[in-house]
Amino acid sequence: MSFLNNTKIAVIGGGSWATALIKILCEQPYVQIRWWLRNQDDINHIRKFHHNPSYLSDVNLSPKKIKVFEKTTDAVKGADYIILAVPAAFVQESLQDLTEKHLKGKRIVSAIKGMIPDQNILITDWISEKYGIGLNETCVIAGPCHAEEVALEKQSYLTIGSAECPAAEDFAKLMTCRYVTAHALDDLYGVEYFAVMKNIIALACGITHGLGYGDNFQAVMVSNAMQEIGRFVTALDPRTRDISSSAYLGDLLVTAYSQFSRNRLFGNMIGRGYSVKAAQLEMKMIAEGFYATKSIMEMNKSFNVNIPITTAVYNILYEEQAPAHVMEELKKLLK
Ligand SMILES: NC(=O)c1ccc[n+]([C@@H]2O[C@H](COP(=O)([O-])OP(=O)(O)OC[C@H]3O[C@@H](n4cnc5c(N)ncnc54)[C@H](OP(=O)(O)O)[C@@H]3O)[C@@H](O)[C@H]2O)c1
Ligand SMILES: O=P(O)(O)OC[C@H](O)CO
Repeated sequence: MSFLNNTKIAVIGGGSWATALIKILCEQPYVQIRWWLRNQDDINHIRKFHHNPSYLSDVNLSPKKIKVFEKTTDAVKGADYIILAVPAAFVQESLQDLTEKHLKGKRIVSAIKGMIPDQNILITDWISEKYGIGLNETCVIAGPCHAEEVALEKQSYLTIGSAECPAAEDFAKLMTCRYVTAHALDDLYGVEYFAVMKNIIALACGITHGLGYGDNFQAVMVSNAMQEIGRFVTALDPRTRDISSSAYLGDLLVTAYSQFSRNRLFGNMIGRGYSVKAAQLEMKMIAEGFYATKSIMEMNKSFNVNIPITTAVYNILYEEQAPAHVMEELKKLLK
């Protein structure tokens, strides 16, 4: 029996990413998945029909391996790992019933590519502060990977980022299957901040595409974005990292270019003239970059890093400046 057998994994979240991660985990022969989602109709439907009716509804969800729970406190009972897969803005609300006691001794894995709004902190830092869990007990799931392609079993790659979490290697094995290759990488903050900031760049790509800019411009903006994110992350956490690897550059590319990217789609609507409110109403899914833009701008008041693309997106989304004018100005700063 390998360690993978009978591993118990709680998954918190009912959206596309939670559903895709559960599909990957179900590829392991003997795992037990304890799934919490908030919507009672979805819970009833999954119990009866073994599909999530609201997200990735074509994915078969193995009833032998999955138990669905109404309460987070029940879902985490006996779990070895707890995967957090709700959008960052709803983490506090989703975990409100859990105390330090519930999480004690469990490895916490954040699959969230966002920050706690208003507090402007990473999910792993928030977990660590609120629940007294050491950073060496947490890791993050990152890398270029859209839930929709996992659903279609298209070859994908994941990175399990950690500070020094001994379980990251083991967890990478759990996330590896026929169509997913996962590897561990020792860089918790770098991976987590890149995942947050690439969403802002995808918004910028969507906005410029919506305005009529072409591939030539986007290629230059994405190249400048790599430098921008690199500068910011280095200011926060200086160390040597190969930002051309897939956990960093790959994640930026997939979000900036994919038809499945919610951030790009949201930006595209803004570029085409939707208001922020109208774009939010039109999209059922969540564009994390919207919240991240504000958090990074607020954080940057202390760090003062040159982040012109993030600033441009902020001016459009939060200062109601005209996208065409803001991008005309940004154009002059790129090379
Ligand atoms: N989708 C991907 O390909 C992907 C890949 C990598 C990482 N991620 C990350 O995974 C995280 C989760 O995103 P997702 O893609 O699964 O989200 P999603 O598909 O957009 O689904 C949104 C989720 O948020 C929930 N929600 C909406 N309003 C809420 C509220 N007020 N309180 C609590 N929950 C609420 C929804 O629940 P209801 O359905 O009940 O409204 C649903 O479960 C994000 O940080 C994202 O960046 C996503
Ligand atoms: O669809 P997006 O824009 O939220 O991006 C999802 C993932 O982060 C891609 O790696």
